[in-house]
Amino acid sequence: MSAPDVVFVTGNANKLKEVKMILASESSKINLINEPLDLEEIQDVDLQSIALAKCKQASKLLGPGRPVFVEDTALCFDSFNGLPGAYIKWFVKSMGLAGIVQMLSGFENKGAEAITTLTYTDGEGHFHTFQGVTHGTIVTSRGPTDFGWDSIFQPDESHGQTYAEMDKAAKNAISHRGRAFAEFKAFIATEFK
Ligand SMILES: O=c1[nH]c(=O)c2ncn([C@@H]3O[C@H](COP(=O)(O)OP(=O)(O)OP(=O)(O)O)[C@@H](O)[C@H]3O)c2[nH]1
Ligand SMILES: [Mg+2]
Repeated sequence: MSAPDVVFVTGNANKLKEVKMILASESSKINLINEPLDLEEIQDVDLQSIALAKCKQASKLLGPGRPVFVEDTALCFDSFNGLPGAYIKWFVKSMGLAGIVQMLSGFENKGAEAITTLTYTDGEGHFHTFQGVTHGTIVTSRGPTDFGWDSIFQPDESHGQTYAEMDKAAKNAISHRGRAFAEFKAFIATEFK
Protein backbone atom coordinates (compact mmCIF):
# COMPACT_ATOMS: atom_id res chain seq x y z
CA MET A 1 0.00 0.00 0.00
CA SER A 2 1.36 3.48 -0.84
CA ALA A 3 1.91 6.04 1.92
CA PRO A 4 -1.07 8.34 2.63
CA ASP A 5 -0.99 11.94 1.41
CA VAL A 6 -0.31 14.60 4.06
CA VAL A 7 -0.65 18.22 2.95
CA PHE A 8 1.65 21.00 4.16
CA VAL A 9 -0.14 24.28 3.53
CA THR A 10 2.42 27.07 3.13
CA GLY A 11 3.15 29.76 0.60
CA ASN A 12 6.74 30.05 1.81
CA ALA A 13 9.14 28.21 -0.53
CA ASN A 14 12.04 28.38 1.94
CA LYS A 15 10.00 26.73 4.70
CA LEU A 16 8.88 24.05 2.26
CA LYS A 17 12.46 23.30 1.25
CA GLU A 18 13.54 22.81 4.87
CA VAL A 19 10.47 20.75 5.77
CA LYS A 20 10.92 18.47 2.75
CA MET A 21 14.49 17.83 3.87
CA ILE A 22 13.48 17.20 7.50
CA LEU A 23 10.61 14.85 6.57
CA ALA A 24 12.51 12.98 3.83
CA SER A 25 13.20 10.22 6.37
CA GLU A 26 9.42 9.67 6.76
CA SER A 27 8.70 9.11 3.05
CA SER A 28 7.75 5.47 3.59
CA LYS A 29 5.06 6.57 6.09
CA ILE A 30 3.65 9.77 4.55
CA ASN A 31 3.54 11.28 1.08
CA LEU A 32 4.19 15.00 1.59
CA ILE A 33 2.22 17.33 -0.66
CA ASN A 34 2.30 21.15 -0.72
CA GLU A 35 -0.67 23.47 -1.20
CA PRO A 36 0.49 27.11 -1.34
CA LEU A 37 -2.79 28.53 -0.03
CA ASP A 38 -2.59 32.02 1.44
CA LEU A 39 -4.17 31.60 4.87
CA GLU A 40 -5.45 34.42 7.01
CA GLU A 41 -3.42 34.87 10.16
CA ILE A 42 -5.36 35.97 13.21
CA GLN A 43 -4.01 38.72 15.45
CA ASP A 44 -2.88 37.08 18.66
CA VAL A 45 0.22 36.93 20.79
CA ASP A 46 -0.56 33.31 21.65
CA LEU A 47 1.36 31.28 19.05
CA GLN A 48 -0.68 28.10 19.59
CA SER A 49 -3.93 29.95 18.86
CA ILE A 50 -2.49 31.35 15.63
CA ALA A 51 -1.31 27.93 14.40
CA LEU A 52 -4.60 26.28 15.38
CA ALA A 53 -6.67 28.92 13.55
CA LYS A 54 -4.42 28.55 10.49
CA CYS A 55 -4.81 24.76 10.56
CA LYS A 56 -8.60 24.91 10.94
CA GLN A 57 -8.82 27.25 7.97
CA ALA A 58 -6.51 25.06 5.84
CA SER A 59 -8.54 21.97 6.72
CA LYS A 60 -11.80 23.71 5.84
CA LEU A 61 -10.43 24.76 2.45
CA LEU A 62 -9.10 21.28 1.64
CA GLY A 63 -12.20 19.43 2.82
CA PRO A 64 -12.85 16.67 5.37
CA GLY A 65 -10.75 13.54 5.74
CA ARG A 66 -7.52 15.11 4.47
CA PRO A 67 -4.55 15.09 6.84
CA VAL A 68 -3.00 18.56 6.82
CA PHE A 69 -0.52 20.61 8.80
CA VAL A 70 0.63 24.22 8.93
CA GLU A 71 3.32 26.00 10.87
CA ASP A 72 3.74 29.54 12.07
CA THR A 73 7.15 30.92 12.91
CA ALA A 74 7.78 33.74 15.36
CA LEU A 75 10.85 35.72 16.44
CA CYS A 76 10.52 36.92 20.02
CA PHE A 77 12.94 39.47 21.47
CA ASP A 78 13.84 38.97 25.14
CA SER A 79 13.92 42.76 25.63
CA PHE A 80 10.46 43.20 24.08
CA ASN A 81 8.74 40.55 26.24
CA GLY A 82 8.20 38.30 23.24
CA LEU A 83 7.36 40.83 20.52
CA PRO A 84 7.48 41.06 17.50
CA GLY A 85 6.61 37.34 17.79
CA ALA A 86 4.28 36.25 14.98
CA TYR A 87 4.35 39.83 13.63
CA ILE A 88 8.02 39.50 12.60
CA LYS A 89 6.98 38.95 8.98
CA TRP A 90 5.52 42.47 8.81
CA PHE A 91 8.53 43.98 10.57
CA VAL A 92 10.89 42.39 8.03
CA LYS A 93 8.69 43.66 5.19
CA SER A 94 8.36 47.21 6.53
CA MET A 95 11.69 47.92 8.18
CA GLY A 96 14.17 45.57 6.54
CA LEU A 97 16.80 43.61 8.45
CA ALA A 98 18.94 46.66 9.29
CA GLY A 99 15.87 48.36 10.79
CA ILE A 100 15.18 45.35 13.00
CA VAL A 101 18.78 45.27 14.25
CA GLN A 102 18.50 49.02 14.90
CA MET A 103 15.33 48.52 16.98
CA LEU A 104 17.43 46.70 19.57
CA SER A 105 20.31 49.20 19.60
CA GLY A 106 19.10 50.83 22.82
CA PHE A 107 18.89 47.48 24.63
CA GLU A 108 21.79 45.63 26.15
CA ASN A 109 19.98 42.29 25.87
CA LYS A 110 19.84 41.34 22.19
CA GLY A 111 18.62 37.82 22.89
CA ALA A 112 15.73 36.31 20.95
CA GLU A 113 13.79 33.09 20.67
CA ALA A 114 12.90 31.62 17.30
CA ILE A 115 9.74 29.54 17.71
CA THR A 116 7.96 27.26 15.25
CA THR A 117 4.45 26.16 16.18
CA LEU A 118 3.10 23.33 14.05
CA THR A 119 -0.51 22.17 14.07
CA TYR A 120 -1.63 18.94 12.40
CA THR A 121 -5.15 17.67 11.87
CA ASP A 122 -6.30 14.30 10.58
CA GLY A 123 -9.21 16.11 8.89
CA GLU A 124 -11.62 14.34 11.22
CA GLY A 125 -11.71 16.83 14.07
CA HIS A 126 -8.49 15.93 15.89
CA PHE A 127 -5.77 18.57 16.25
CA HIS A 128 -2.21 18.17 17.56
CA THR A 129 0.27 20.97 18.18
CA PHE A 130 4.06 20.74 18.40
CA GLN A 131 6.56 23.47 19.15
CA GLY A 132 10.29 24.00 18.71
CA VAL A 133 12.33 26.79 20.30
CA THR A 134 15.89 27.96 19.66
CA HIS A 135 17.49 30.81 21.57
CA GLY A 136 20.01 33.13 19.97
CA THR A 137 21.17 36.72 19.51
CA ILE A 138 20.19 39.38 16.99
CA VAL A 139 23.34 40.47 15.13
CA THR A 140 24.27 42.63 12.12
CA SER A 141 23.33 40.73 8.95
CA ARG A 142 25.84 38.07 7.88
CA GLY A 143 25.38 35.52 5.10
CA PRO A 144 22.76 35.17 2.33
CA THR A 145 19.57 37.20 2.86
CA ASP A 146 17.18 35.04 0.85
CA PHE A 147 15.24 33.62 3.84
CA GLY A 148 13.51 36.01 6.25
CA TRP A 149 15.67 36.95 9.22
CA ASP A 150 18.16 34.02 8.95
CA SER A 151 21.11 36.40 8.45
CA ILE A 152 20.52 38.39 11.68
CA PHE A 153 19.85 35.42 14.01
CA GLN A 154 22.85 33.74 15.60
CA PRO A 155 21.78 30.70 17.62
CA ASP A 156 23.58 30.17 20.94
CA GLU A 157 24.55 26.65 19.81
CA SER A 158 26.02 27.59 16.43
CA HIS A 159 29.63 28.50 17.38
CA GLY A 160 29.23 32.06 16.11
CA GLN A 161 27.44 31.49 12.81
CA THR A 162 24.11 33.02 11.84
CA TYR A 163 21.44 30.65 10.52
CA ALA A 164 22.20 32.04 7.04
CA GLU A 165 25.88 31.07 7.35
CA MET A 166 25.11 27.49 8.36
CA ASP A 167 24.45 24.71 5.89
CA LYS A 168 20.87 23.46 5.88
CA ALA A 169 21.57 20.18 7.68
CA ALA A 170 23.38 22.03 10.48
CA LYS A 171 20.55 24.58 10.76
CA ASN A 172 17.87 21.87 10.85
CA ALA A 173 19.76 20.03 13.61
CA ILE A 174 19.39 22.94 16.07
CA SER A 175 16.66 25.12 14.60
CA HIS A 176 13.21 26.03 15.92
CA ARG A 177 11.76 24.27 12.86
CA GLY A 178 13.99 21.20 13.22
CA ARG A 179 12.89 20.83 16.85
CA ALA A 180 9.17 21.24 16.15
CA PHE A 181 9.40 18.68 13.35
CA ALA A 182 11.39 16.25 15.48
CA GLU A 183 8.31 16.10 17.75
CA PHE A 184 6.07 15.77 14.70
CA LYS A 185 8.19 12.86 13.42
CA ALA A 186 7.70 11.01 16.70
CA PHE A 187 3.95 11.57 16.30
CA ILE A 188 4.04 10.34 12.67
CA ALA A 189 5.61 7.13 13.90
CA THR A 190 2.57 6.42 16.09
CA GLU A 191 -0.12 7.87 13.76
CA PHE A 192 1.08 6.28 10.48
CA LYS A 193 2.37 2.81 11.37
O1 LIG B 1 15.14 33.71 8.75
C1 LIG B 1 14.18 32.98 8.86
N1 LIG B 1 14.39 31.69 9.22
C2 LIG B 1 13.41 30.80 9.38
O2 LIG B 1 13.65 29.63 9.70
C3 LIG B 1 12.09 31.30 9.17
N2 LIG B 1 10.88 30.73 9.22
C4 LIG B 1 10.00 31.69 8.92
N3 LIG B 1 10.63 32.84 8.67
C5 LIG B 1 10.03 34.14 8.34
O3 LIG B 1 9.31 34.59 9.47
C6 LIG B 1 8.00 35.01 9.09
C7 LIG B 1 7.07 33.95 9.60
O4 LIG B 1 5.78 34.12 9.13
P1 LIG B 1 4.84 32.87 8.82
O5 LIG B 1 5.18 31.74 9.73
O6 LIG B 1 3.44 33.33 8.79
O7 LIG B 1 5.33 32.46 7.35
P2 LIG B 1 4.79 32.81 5.90
O8 LIG B 1 3.60 33.73 5.96
O9 LIG B 1 5.95 33.24 5.09
O10 LIG B 1 4.35 31.39 5.34
P3 LIG B 1 3.00 30.53 5.63
O11 LIG B 1 2.23 31.25 6.68
O12 LIG B 1 2.29 30.45 4.31
O13 LIG B 1 3.50 29.19 6.07
C8 LIG B 1 8.06 35.10 7.57
O14 LIG B 1 8.53 36.39 7.22
C9 LIG B 1 9.07 34.05 7.19
O15 LIG B 1 9.73 34.31 5.96
C10 LIG B 1 11.92 32.64 8.81
N4 LIG B 1 12.93 33.46 8.66
MG1 LIG C 1 2.06 33.36 7.09
